[in-house]
Amino acid sequence: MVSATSRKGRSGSGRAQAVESPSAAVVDDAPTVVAEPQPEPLAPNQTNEATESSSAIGNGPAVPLDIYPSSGLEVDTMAEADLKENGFRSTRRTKLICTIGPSSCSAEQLENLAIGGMNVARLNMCHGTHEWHRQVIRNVKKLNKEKGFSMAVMMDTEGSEVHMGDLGGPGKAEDGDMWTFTVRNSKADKTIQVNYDGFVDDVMVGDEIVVDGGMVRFMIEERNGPDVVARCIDPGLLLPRANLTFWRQGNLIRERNSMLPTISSKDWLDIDFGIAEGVDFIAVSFVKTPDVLKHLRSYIESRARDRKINVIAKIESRDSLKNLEDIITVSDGAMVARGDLGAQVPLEQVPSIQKDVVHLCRSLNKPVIVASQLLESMIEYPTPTRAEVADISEAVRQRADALMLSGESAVGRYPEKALGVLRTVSQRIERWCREEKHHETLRLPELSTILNERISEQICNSAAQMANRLEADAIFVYTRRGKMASLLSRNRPDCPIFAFTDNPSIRQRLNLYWGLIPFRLSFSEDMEINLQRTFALLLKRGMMKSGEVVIVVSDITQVNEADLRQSIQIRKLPSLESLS
Ligand SMILES: Nc1ncnc2c1ncn2[C@@H]1O[C@H](COP(=O)(O)OP(=O)(O)OP(=O)(O)O)[C@@H](O)[C@H]1O
Ligand SMILES: CC(=O)C(=O)O
Ligand SMILES: [K+]
Ligand SMILES: [Mg+2]
Repeated sequence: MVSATSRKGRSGSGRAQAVESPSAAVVDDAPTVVAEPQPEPLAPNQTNEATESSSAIGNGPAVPLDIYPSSGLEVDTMAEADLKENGFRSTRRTKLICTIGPSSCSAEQLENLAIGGMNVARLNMCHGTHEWHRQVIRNVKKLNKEKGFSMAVMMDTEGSEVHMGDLGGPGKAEDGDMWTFTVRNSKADKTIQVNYDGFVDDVMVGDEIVVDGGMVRFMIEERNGPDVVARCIDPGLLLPRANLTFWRQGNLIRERNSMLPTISSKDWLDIDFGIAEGVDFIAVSFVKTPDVLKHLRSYIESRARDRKINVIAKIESRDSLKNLEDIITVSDGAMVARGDLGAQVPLEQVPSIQKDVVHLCRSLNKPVIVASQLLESMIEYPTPTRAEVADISEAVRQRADALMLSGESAVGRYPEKALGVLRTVSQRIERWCREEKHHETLRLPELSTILNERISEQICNSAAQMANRLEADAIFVYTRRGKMASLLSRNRPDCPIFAFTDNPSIRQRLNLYWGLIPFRLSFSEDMEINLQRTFALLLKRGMMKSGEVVIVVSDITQVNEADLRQSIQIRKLPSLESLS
């Protein structure tokens, strides 16, 4: 068993730094159709194949600066036209999330990540002040508004994790050194403050204290009131706020925070902050039961009436594994948080848990994120290890919705390069899977027993199947709440899915789903008008060509349950002249 000997992966110890304050925004008229800028721009004479073969892992793409739509759909620069003409069939299906930290928080760094393909910016509330997080969120929103991106923001709660205090910088524990762990407020030498009062009662002489899942280990020699004295048996770096687990004879003795609330009082303040700042996702750390997610959801509904926030269940504790299906069912998505998970279960179990969670999420129609240590070595080095590339490939082959960078983008030396690796590897493996059918096939059970929902489901399953058989160029879905878009994504079709919605908040949240390219479009009640308009806009912007075949489904004409109007259309894009 490899338990608790692994690192959780806190290789950085950077502190939050000031973010540039946004200057006054000059915003153009809202465009009718806003496509997320595709992050794989090509030079005008490049073909897609040429780009793939010339883009070495780790090299960021060469980005023409005029790819941004400056005034809606009429932007028609050579670069943009070329990008869309050559690029859309091989668009990346796997979505990318970057944790933002000192290495990535300035407006310029965020813009570079946006260009590099970041779909979601993650903020870990374990670190930084509200003021710091506010600046990051505002910078992301400003980029979206001014430059046509549609990055979503995910807030990740601290949760009641047991962690050490701040030693005032990284400390080093040497072999055989005696250290005091205490619940007192102490700054004494070789003394570590523990944030969980109950820990002194939980442990016994002979137990082990494991820092960050194995970065450093101590053996307890003495208990003394509020203090526990322990000898270092595995030396290493003690990073600020590193997490702590307690082990007895190879077993986790106190499933970390099992007695503590999943959402602490500090978390509720952070959640209020997230609601006020308009985040798109809240990821809940150390979820143990479905109830906590239900509670959070009703809280969000009462506080953020006009804007929905999706709740993501982080699977990172033994408790979450016990209630996996119930937790995922009530969530809006899940994250396989391999860092903490690997500190709570034997490491050799993490890959199979990952696969199970990814498959379960897809069968329940919830987006799933694979997180932690995907490119750990790139915190310090500009190229990945072969093993890291293989790990990413496996997650892509499992067809997870999203991959996430943690320390690599938050405190690492090469955030853009790490993102570049995620992007190139995902694209390459996706193409290989498509061309040679190397992906895992999965039987998708029926989700609903309600007739109208069953119909939507069947329409999407059939549309995806038709698209594959007919080798359609794209699937179009017109959706108000995103439901049909998610059902199409669940099928993982061979062609990209263009999801048109009139709701900007839905558009942001669709960012997390595999294979969806979200667009904002104002809808007409008449589907034919919507279609003609979309065709014209896409043709004009050079995103599609006349003669390309699309499969069209929609849920926007459905007014109520009695009025059932569902169909699948197969359309060929007309010429632009015939539309005007
Ligand atoms: N806002 C921030 N300010 C400073 N450092 C940060 C910030 N966000 C992340 N970091 C650093 O990046 C490292 C990795 O980040 P991340 O937030 O993914 O940690 P994690 O331990 O995997 O997540 P979690 O705490 O949710 O388990 C952290 O150890 C921390 O040092
Ligand atoms: C991302 C996270 O929380 C973890 O891996 O533990
Ligand atoms: K967290
Ligand atoms: Mg965690």
